[in-house]
Amino acid sequence: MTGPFPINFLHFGWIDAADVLLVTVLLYQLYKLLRGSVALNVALGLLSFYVLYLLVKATGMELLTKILGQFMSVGVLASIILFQQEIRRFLLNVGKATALERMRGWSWGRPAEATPLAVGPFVEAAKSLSNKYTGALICFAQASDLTSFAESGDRLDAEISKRLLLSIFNKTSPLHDGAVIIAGGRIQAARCILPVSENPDVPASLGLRHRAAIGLSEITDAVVLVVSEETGAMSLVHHGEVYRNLATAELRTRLNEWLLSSAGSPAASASLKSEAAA
Ligand SMILES: Nc1ncnc2c1ncn2[C@@H]1O[C@H](COP(=O)(O)OP(=O)(O)OP(=O)(O)O)[C@@H](O)[C@H]1O
Repeated sequence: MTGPFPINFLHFGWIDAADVLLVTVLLYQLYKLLRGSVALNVALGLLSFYVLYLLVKATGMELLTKILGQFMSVGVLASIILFQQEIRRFLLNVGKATALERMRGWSWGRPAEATPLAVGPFVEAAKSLSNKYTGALICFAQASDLTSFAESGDRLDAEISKRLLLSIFNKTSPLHDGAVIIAGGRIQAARCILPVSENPDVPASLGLRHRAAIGLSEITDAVVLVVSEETGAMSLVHHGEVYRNLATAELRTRLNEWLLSSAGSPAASASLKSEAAA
């Protein structure tokens, strides 16, 4: 006997059970990753084609099988191109969860003297900007490397202060457009361009500033603080989720929670720091 559930000609063993379980988990993770993005519709479209291909093959329609077979053979390559961002996000999550990353965090990767980022200047600046209906976009680097985004703007490598943040986002400042990037406990760059989210579920009431914050948080683990120019509302964006209209106390609590839990995150701060020093 090959396994616990012999179904006539089918021998369903423990290995098969584990196989089905793993595929189920994988499909669920894939669904979670794609949920709420246009990529989910693309994935469903591809799946429909695959099911059609299997049906056509089973019925023995040779010509159609050949045509769909050709389509399926380029499917893997097409999927890599179509799902670039999702694959990147998936690999980022896997990388973060690996033992190697944890070792990096606890031994040589995380500086012994790493101090948590003080959120006070950001909360105070956001409150002040919000009262004056001045828009702002501040990205806090965590494990993901934000160097490429920092390079799209003007490098500052400046000490964090409420006054400097207010000066940057002042409407008459030449640096006010775009995003500020914080990494390694410093203001690394201003006027940075972020990738805009293509998620069709983002409410129409959210403009480009918020879409850019969502876009960055979809492909990196950065935490993004947004102050709306239109409403003065303060929001945080993390992992593609927008936490809107936060009161000052809640903004402080969430920032503390998310930034303290990753204090001294290695990648972004280290690489940005070294580049700035170069
Ligand atoms: N891709 C981007 N990367 C960085 N910053 C961006 C990007 N797109 C827009 N912005 C910023 O957002 C500003 C325009 O925002 P817009 O008014 O469209 O958005 P919004 O979300 O409606 O903002 P608000 O709620 O503040 O009115 C730009 O002036 C720029 O500073």
